[in-house]
Amino acid sequence: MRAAVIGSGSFGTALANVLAVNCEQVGLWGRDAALADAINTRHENSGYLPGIPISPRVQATTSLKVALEGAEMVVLATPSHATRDVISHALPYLPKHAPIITVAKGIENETLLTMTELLEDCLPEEYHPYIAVLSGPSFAKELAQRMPTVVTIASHWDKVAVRCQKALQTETFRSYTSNDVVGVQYGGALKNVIAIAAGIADGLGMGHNARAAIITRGLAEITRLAVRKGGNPLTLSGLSGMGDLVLTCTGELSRNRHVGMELGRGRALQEILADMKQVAEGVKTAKSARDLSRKVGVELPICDQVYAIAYEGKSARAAVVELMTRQPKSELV
Ligand SMILES: NC(=O)c1ccc[n+]([C@@H]2O[C@H](COP(=O)([O-])OP(=O)(O)OC[C@H]3O[C@@H](n4cnc5c(N)ncnc54)[C@H](O)[C@@H]3O)[C@@H](O)[C@H]2O)c1
Ligand SMILES: O=P(O)(O)OC[C@H](O)CO
Repeated sequence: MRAAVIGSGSFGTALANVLAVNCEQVGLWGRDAALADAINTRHENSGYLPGIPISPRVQATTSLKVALEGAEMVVLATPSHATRDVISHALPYLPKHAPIITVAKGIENETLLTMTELLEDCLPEEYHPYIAVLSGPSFAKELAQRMPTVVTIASHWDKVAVRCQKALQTETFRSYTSNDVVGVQYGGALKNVIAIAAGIADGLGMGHNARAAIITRGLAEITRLAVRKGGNPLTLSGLSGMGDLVLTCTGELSRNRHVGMELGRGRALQEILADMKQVAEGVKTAKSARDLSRKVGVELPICDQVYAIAYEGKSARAAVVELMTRQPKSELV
């Protein structure tokens, strides 16, 4: 079997390494020719996963045509804000009848579309039955190091989810299938915003009680939005919901939590982002969450405060006071 991964950042490379267990060849597309060359000759992605061996079956290239040639499975692993542009360039070479799996965890700012909705928007209808999403607690570094990782693969079409599950099954990588494409994607995208909030609390030195409260109430608001958009509430207590939320709000490897910690320490967003090479999807998704909240009339109080701190210069301490002194309510409302 031959697979293609579009996006040679940390997660694309890590997933290419997983696919290389069951595939004879994995084409890995990226924009950086020097990086592609290094992956092919030294079998290491020194820019994103330094020191971690990458299978020689992974063949990096800057040509979408070469990466996608003969692929029986396509993974899209560029950040969500780049997905529309990348898929439009990939379309002429995109194989028919091959699953197309998005792993980006974000909601597009301008359209408020999830990644599978965006793919349906960009691709001709004949591709739609092959669209799937992979999400769940999966730091790229641990995945690449072949540490045990378990995720959810969702598709409207069961057969497609099962095909992806089989291709990715290894001794250290396991997945569960789902048809709740909506719940899986809102869980994956919104947990990044809540992780920024958890980081802010940590940056302010607010302790374990505050972090647990953010995770729990964060899950409540993610679930509220996902259910309003047609998701199954049980999905949000699964791997792509609570599982990924806990990982990202507590894990030292999280880029979103890192952004939050620096915001909590009083640094400005642009200054924090300028120091980062990798994407923190929650920054852009905070804006989508705020707009979605207004559009569909669902309260997302923690996401709203993250937006205000990151984009409007609100003081993190003032945001905490505002959250704590909201109108008293019942927990289950
Ligand atoms: N890293 C993880 O642990 C992890 C885990 C699960 C899911 N994800 C998700 O996977 C997606 C990719 O994340 P990542 O961690 O690999 O990011 P990254 O920052 O490590 O790499 C991003 C890659 O996309 C490329 N890129 C950026 N903008 C581009 C553009 N406009 N056009 C083409 N290529 C572009 C970069 O050159 C880089 O190769 C994100 O949505 C992220 O949330 C990441
Ligand atoms: O490093 P983060 O915060 O982008 O999180 C990475 C993954 O989404 C964790 O599952």
